[in-house]
Amino acid sequence: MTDRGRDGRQPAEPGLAEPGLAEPGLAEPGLADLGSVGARELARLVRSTTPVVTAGLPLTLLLAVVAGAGRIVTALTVQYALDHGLLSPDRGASDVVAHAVLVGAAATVAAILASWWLNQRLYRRAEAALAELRTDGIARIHEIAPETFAGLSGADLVTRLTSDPEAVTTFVQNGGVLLLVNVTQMIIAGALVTLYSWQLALPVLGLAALLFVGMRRLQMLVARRYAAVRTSVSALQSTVGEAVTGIGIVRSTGTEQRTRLGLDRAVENTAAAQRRTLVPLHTNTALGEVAISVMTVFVVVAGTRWSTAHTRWEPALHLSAGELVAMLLLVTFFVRPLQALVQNLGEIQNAVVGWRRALEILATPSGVVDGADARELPPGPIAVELADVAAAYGAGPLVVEHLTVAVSPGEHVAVVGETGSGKSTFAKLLTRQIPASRGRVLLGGVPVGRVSEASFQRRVAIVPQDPFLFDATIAENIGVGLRGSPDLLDDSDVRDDSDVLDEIVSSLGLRPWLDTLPDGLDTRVGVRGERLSAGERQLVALARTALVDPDLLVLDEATSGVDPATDVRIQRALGALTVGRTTVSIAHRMVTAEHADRVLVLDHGRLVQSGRHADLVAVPGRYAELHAAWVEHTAAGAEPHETVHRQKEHTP
Ligand SMILES: Nc1ncnc2c1ncn2[C@@H]1O[C@H](COP(=O)(O)OP(=O)(O)OP(=O)(O)O)[C@@H](O)[C@H]1O
Repeated sequence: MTDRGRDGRQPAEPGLAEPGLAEPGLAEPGLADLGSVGARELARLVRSTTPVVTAGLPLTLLLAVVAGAGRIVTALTVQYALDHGLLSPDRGASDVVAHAVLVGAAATVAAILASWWLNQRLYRRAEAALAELRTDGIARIHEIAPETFAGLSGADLVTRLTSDPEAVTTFVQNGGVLLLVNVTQMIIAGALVTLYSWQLALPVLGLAALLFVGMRRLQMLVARRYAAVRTSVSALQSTVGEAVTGIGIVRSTGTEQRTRLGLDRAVENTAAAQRRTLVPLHTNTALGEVAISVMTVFVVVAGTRWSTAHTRWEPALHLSAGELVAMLLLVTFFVRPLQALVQNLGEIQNAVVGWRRALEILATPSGVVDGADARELPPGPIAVELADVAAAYGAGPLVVEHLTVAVSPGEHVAVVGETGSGKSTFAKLLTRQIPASRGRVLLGGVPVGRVSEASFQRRVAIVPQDPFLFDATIAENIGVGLRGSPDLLDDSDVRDDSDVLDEIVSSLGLRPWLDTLPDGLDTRVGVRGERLSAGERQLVALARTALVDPDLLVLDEATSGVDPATDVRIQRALGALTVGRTTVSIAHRMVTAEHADRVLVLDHGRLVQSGRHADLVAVPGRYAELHAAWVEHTAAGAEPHETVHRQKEHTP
């Protein structure tokens, strides 16, 4: 994702909130919750999000029927061979047996082939569906409304798109696709048993129905417990991830012991959650085994007895020897899949929960919705207007209020204020990361929420405090701005544009800095750009933004890690970048304010001063105080931003 993000969103009416209206975004932000959704609705969601699963369903079902029925044919051929061959008075009918064997063998081969084909087919479909789920899931994550995204755990999202759907693959690999064959086989065997003898079938089917009801209840319990397992696995991954990525902090603060304790706790929680699934799973298996044994014994004993000797309270079956044997085989065909179903319950449930958790990402509404009244931004540098704007985070208190500001096209304004005064919130209002609770935010005269997504992406750019860099070279990271969706692995693409890159680098005055690096533009920046300082990451982000060539640039300055030399480079690059476009700099260092056309001073979420640096610094007021503190502390060698923060501590 580029710095500017694809996260322009369309809250209810951002930028056009009715005066006095309750703050939007009060609904608890988070992913969609499908935990209480029924099986039918879940199946509908699977069909609509990953249609590949049900593509070619008639052929899939036909294969399942052939696979299921093929096995059952052997039971019928055994009966035929017994009644009309081996046990018939006409012992000479040996060709009957031969035919029966032939038909049985052919049916078995057909069943094996159909089963194999079905296996391949379902396996490929499951893999294709998971690939689709993951790709769409990533795309949706990029579209989630910023305030929703802010409340989500990155590690949890990663788990939902990696190990959670993996449970489906495990299930499929472990013969889960045979489930379909088994169910078909059960239905056909159940129907035939009923045809042979409804008296025998009735208790068997009744017991199976009871077992099914019991299983469903247990299944709900298992589902809840597997959901808890997935949540604890996700928390464990998050803890491990933090322990690895935060290794520097852990070592420098000597908190290894604390980190280990946290890990131990996460591991124990996961193990405990997994243990809790065992009781219902074992209960289920035990119940299944008992019921299945009862069914088998019942058919053997009652079938034999009722066909031979029986009291007047017992039904007379009139089953031939062949029919009785076939009946026993059919009961096996009915019972065996039931057994598999019972035993696979855990894996099935794990797969369902895994799929559901991934689906919850897709079911989360996209924050990118162009309404029918979406409008393009007018050409050229973009004017910004805020009229009596107030904003809050979720249901929290208003953090900015009564903001009325007009920034002319092409103007460079710097927003200053002590920490927590609302500077970043101001930037978020312009870039649709937070909706206005009250008042109007207009870009080029268009309410910010009505600007079409495409126009917003093309024309408005944000450089955040700590821009995200890919683990690639500086050239490749800058090249992101060139094509929006770079193939970071493909070096040649960026090389082809090397002239453009050189031009940008020179125009922003970055050449001397790049010359100090071992490989210049080809220097690798490391994971998230860790080999560069925060200021250098911003330099890369500024060059990237220059390629995007936006008409409104919103820059949230880095607050720390900017040495004086990098600061000068940032100011020079910014000076070049602001030409011909509107720029709003969230200034954490006063030097940025000095270079801007105008300074907006925020205090406790309100605009308290607005004017040129030279004018503001000359009159008593908030800006003069902030500036004086900055001068004093930079002279004393402190970080400029510290000045501003320390100033707050002295403020009552
Ligand atoms: N995501 C958030 N959720 C809840 N409150 C927030 C959030 N972000 C900021 N705030 C609150 O909003 C107020 C303004 O914060 P903001 O980040 O806009 O200030 P700032 O001037 O940019 O501060 P800094 O200089 O430290 O970056 C603060 O009280 C802050 O605690």
